[in-house]
Amino acid sequence: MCSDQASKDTIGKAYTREEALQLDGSDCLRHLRPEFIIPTKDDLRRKTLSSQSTSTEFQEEFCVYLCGNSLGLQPRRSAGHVSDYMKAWATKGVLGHFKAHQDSTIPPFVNIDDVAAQQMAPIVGALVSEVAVMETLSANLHLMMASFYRPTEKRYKIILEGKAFPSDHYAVESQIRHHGLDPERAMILMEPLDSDQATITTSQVMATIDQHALTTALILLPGIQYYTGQYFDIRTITAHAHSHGITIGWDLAHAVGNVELQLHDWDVDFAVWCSYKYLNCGPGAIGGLFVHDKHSQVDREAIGNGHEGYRPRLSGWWGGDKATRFQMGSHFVPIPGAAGFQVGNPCALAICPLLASLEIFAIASMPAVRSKSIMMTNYLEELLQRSTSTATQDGMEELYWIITPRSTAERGAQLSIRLQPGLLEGVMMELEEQGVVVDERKPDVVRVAPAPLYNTFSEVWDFVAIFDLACRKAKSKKTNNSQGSGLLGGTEDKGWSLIK
Ligand SMILES: Cc1ncc(COP(=O)(O)O)c(C=O)c1O
Ligand SMILES: Nc1ccccc1C(=O)C[C@H](N)C(=O)O
Repeated sequence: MCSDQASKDTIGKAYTREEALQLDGSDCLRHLRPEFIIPTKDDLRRKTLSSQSTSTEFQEEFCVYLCGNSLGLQPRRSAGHVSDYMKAWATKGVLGHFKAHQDSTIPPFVNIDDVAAQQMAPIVGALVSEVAVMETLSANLHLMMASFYRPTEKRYKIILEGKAFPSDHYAVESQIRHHGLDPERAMILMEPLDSDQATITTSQVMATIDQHALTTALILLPGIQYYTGQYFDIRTITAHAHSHGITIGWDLAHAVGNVELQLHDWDVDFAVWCSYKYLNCGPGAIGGLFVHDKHSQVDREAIGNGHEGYRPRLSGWWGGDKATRFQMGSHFVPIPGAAGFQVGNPCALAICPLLASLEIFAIASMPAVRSKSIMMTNYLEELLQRSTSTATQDGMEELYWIITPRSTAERGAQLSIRLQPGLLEGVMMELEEQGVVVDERKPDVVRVAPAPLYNTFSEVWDFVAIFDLACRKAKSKKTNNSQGSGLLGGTEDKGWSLIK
């Protein structure tokens, strides 16, 4: 089952677990699941890292991990890459910087960032010269704003969402203060227009841009919003910003490795991302940035003639021309392209898991990843919807609803599910008990993200079965607590509506 069959009809009819298993059988990325280490339920339960128990009760049963939007699972091959790095460092010392080794999976340390950028470029739809693998998302955001946020008396505002990921909010606020400006005046925060809606429409973004067109210096938006899972229309919004002469940057933390990006063709000015979510590179893994080629040219002649010759930035030696980097001069000439925005020597160790992960993406290809992702998330949506509509037909209350946009073009892998107030804690406890890993956002949202490289349709099926029951349990417990024991609110015994 590949891209051409990715219709809601095909998967929408797979209501039984057997049918979910059939979907797994025809999944054209199924050969990649063994590339990943999937924790077992026993792994999650015990208090040690290695198994000490002789019981086999849970050892072989995989957990249902639908949390790749927060931290992706570990590719098996990343340990080999890290081990090769350790060996190269141990056996070659400083020579490891410059020499390649036939039996190693990793390039010489001094080039490792370039190799990573080459492999990263197709994931974000960029020219190789437009990508640098470096630092963390938040640090890169600061570096990008140092270069692209150049407020003037007339144009000084930054437009962002009111509920941006906190790090983005802090970064913007501190940049504004850094320029001696007042965030109260300079930060334009967009909130959803309708209080029932969690998302911000493209037309609202465009209207906000229009409203502040003459005074805005920069727009910063998420490719995919971390809380709602909304996928913004990057191309349209970027073009609209440019029509007013405004620079626009994108936080792609939740978009990279999730949806097919075309940053170069969409004419994005800059973008930043982290690599620990859909890119599966481990906690706090090295981040990345994109700078459109049009912003990173270097005019060598101009540099010597009293002009800058390149876009201003916060510079360090790793962003400097490679040919002269080790001459230890004090005359900075940047590498043309995104690499010229690097500051210090990137951590080669941190790049090893990225190389390992990108090998898997190269085998899979982004179009295939996205195609399966659309199918899985549609399937998740369909099962959740069917389960709530069956429940309401049976006279039960709706206990949860999806706040992520319904159109596949407006979302990635993640669905955010809002629970009736007061259910979250009970639901999360039950999910943990059952070996299901998803992510909660208090007070009442559960984020669920099937990752196409390692998740299966049957895991999605299992999740919905367990989740639906968990919601009903939490509801009846809450009702019991408020009404005294013995009143189950009519929900306890009905179980999950899809289990036939
Ligand atoms: C949307 C978004 N922006 C920024 C961050 C922060 O990234 P980092 O801590 O890697 O700088 C995250 C995740 O932590 C995120 O989801
Ligand atoms: N870096 C982390 C460290 C600890 C716990 C969560 C994170 C996350 O990445 C959260 C993620 N950005 C999110 O969208 O929720």
